[in-house]
Amino acid sequence: MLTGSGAGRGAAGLLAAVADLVWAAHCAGCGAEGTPWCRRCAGELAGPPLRAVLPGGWPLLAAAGYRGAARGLLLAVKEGGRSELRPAAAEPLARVVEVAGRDLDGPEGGAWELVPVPSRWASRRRRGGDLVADLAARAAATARARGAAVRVRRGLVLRRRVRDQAGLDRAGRAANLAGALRWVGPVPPGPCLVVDDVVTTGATALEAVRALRAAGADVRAVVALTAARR
Ligand SMILES: O=P(O)(O)OC[C@H]1O[C@H](OP(=O)(O)OP(=O)(O)O)[C@H](O)[C@@H]1O
Repeated sequence: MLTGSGAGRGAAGLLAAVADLVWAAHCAGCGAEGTPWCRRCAGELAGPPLRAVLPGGWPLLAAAGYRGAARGLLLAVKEGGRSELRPAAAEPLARVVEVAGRDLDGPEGGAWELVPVPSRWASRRRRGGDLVADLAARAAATARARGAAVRVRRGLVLRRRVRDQAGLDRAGRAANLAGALRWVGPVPPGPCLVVDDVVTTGATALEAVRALRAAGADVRAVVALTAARR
């Protein structure tokens, strides 16, 4: 028998499911009806990558700034549980990887190593897996299908608990990630591209660069779906 609160949860769950269905029929970027991701919004992520230089001189390439359609897409995938949009997020990431591979000194017969930053344990639990690793795998498959020599290497692990970067200032973000990652397993033999979904201060990506280099890897750049100003 349903209790009063159980019935309430059931109704709320039903409403949430209906809301999901309704939103799935709207573009994650602009809210246009009839498609989960419209052509115009996809076009916003199809231009030349944004380029920046992170502290330490590490090149950063991102498909788009963290605003508008790109922000809507990433939030829908990360916080809205819209896993059907992951291919839409992986496509621009694949193009960034392809451009980085062409711009930087190539792997000379080998392959570019895409190294995703690991998600926090709580985020992995909430999303049913590691989102950045999934986007990297999808992007690598797309880039390979178009002829790029690229593979994913997962070996970065968290060695202690870290907080969500959201809500922390620049110094807090750096302190939160400082020394938090290490590499386990064989060192990637080829040149590495660190992959993140969004680079804000760069604290997460730079900690990944540090941990990879400490293991002896040849890191060349950071690639991301979006880059936020901070
Ligand atoms: O460049 P930074 O200033 O380091 O910020 C970017 C990082 O912050 C976000 O992670 P967050 O800790 O919010 O975790 P989540 O993705 O698990 O929500 C994001 O996924 C990046 O990894």
